[in-house]
Amino acid sequence: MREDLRRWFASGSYQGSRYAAEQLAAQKDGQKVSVVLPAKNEAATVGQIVSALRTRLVDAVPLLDEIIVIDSNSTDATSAVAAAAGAKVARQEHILPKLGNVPGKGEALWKSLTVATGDIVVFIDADLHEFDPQFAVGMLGPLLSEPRVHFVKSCYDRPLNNGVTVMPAGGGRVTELVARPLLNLFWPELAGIVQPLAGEYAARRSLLERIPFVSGYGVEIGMLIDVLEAVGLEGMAQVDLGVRCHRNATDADLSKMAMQVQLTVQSRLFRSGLVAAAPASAPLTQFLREGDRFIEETCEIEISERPPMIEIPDYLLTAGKAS
Ligand SMILES: O=c1ccn([C@@H]2O[C@H](COP(=O)(O)OP(=O)(O)O)[C@@H](O)[C@H]2O)c(=O)[nH]1
Ligand SMILES: O=C(O)[C@@H](COP(=O)(O)O)O[C@H]1O[C@H](CO)[C@@H](O)[C@H](O)[C@H]1O
Repeated sequence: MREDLRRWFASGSYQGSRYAAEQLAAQKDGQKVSVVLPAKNEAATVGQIVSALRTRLVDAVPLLDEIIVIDSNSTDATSAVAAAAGAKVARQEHILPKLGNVPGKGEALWKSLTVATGDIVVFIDADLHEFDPQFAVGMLGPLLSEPRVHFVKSCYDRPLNNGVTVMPAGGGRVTELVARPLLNLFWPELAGIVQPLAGEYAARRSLLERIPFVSGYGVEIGMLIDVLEAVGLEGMAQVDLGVRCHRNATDADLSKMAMQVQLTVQSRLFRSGLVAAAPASAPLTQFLREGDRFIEETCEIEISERPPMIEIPDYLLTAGKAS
């Protein structure tokens, strides 16, 4: 790593376990904190996550002001389970309906900015297992202690459950095989980010409302590149949260995710004038073994993004930001 990155890696990396909820609650200084969980068919796990956050960080210690679940076109009982656990629930298609309902995680996160009222927003995936509410405390630590920090990315060990056994490492497959090489090649300033695609991160609203949100799984890598451009490495931090277990998708599904990540990278390289524009969509052909032959399966991988929320009139009105 370059010497300047080593310096950032030393000064911009924090230990999540060093922060105490009680101490941070006393440091809020009038700032409101929202936790947002994007959830597509997460009835099996969203309730435990919401309950743990509410019990520990709302009821016991007033660190969080609201816990929001964005139901992202679920077909299971995600909304009911989340509401029963005490979350405020909003269905993605009901938010800014005039702007349509683009499928994808990034759309859920972007739309959450009109539901969340916090000055600081913490994003946590809803498929986590063995969730510890200290995750939220750790991410809030640098934001409530260091005014220069506007964006905090989590990092952790990533076990991999292959359906037979849980290995202590091996998770973060798209991170290791796609995101990390591309970031090192084209955005070496981000080479010190341990988990660039981590689904847990927190940021000041003043930053989140001024950057675009890629609508699908490209949201994390797009946001990392856009945040670097907006606040520089000195405005970014990462926090070690220990171990993170989540539902591990199949390689076939991660291949689709990887293509969204690569199309997002191409869109940012195009913005820098380095490559041709990324297509709005591209075919991905995959193969399934069926007896003595392979069956071809082709799907269209689409990439779209939403503009900075600050450009949306309805947001300006509801957030009291209309000039
Ligand atoms: O269209 C979508 C796809 C995913 N998600 C949520 O985004 C998080 C991360 O998605 P997923 O677990 O599929 O990605 P992975 O962590 O396996 O890479 C989870 O809480 C999903 O429920 C969502 O809200 N809308
Ligand atoms: O980091 C990764 O490689 C992928 C897949 O993780 P696993 O190989 O299933 O542990 O998971 C992340 O990437 C997605 C795309 O950015 C995020 O949306 C997920 O929150 C994150 O878990």
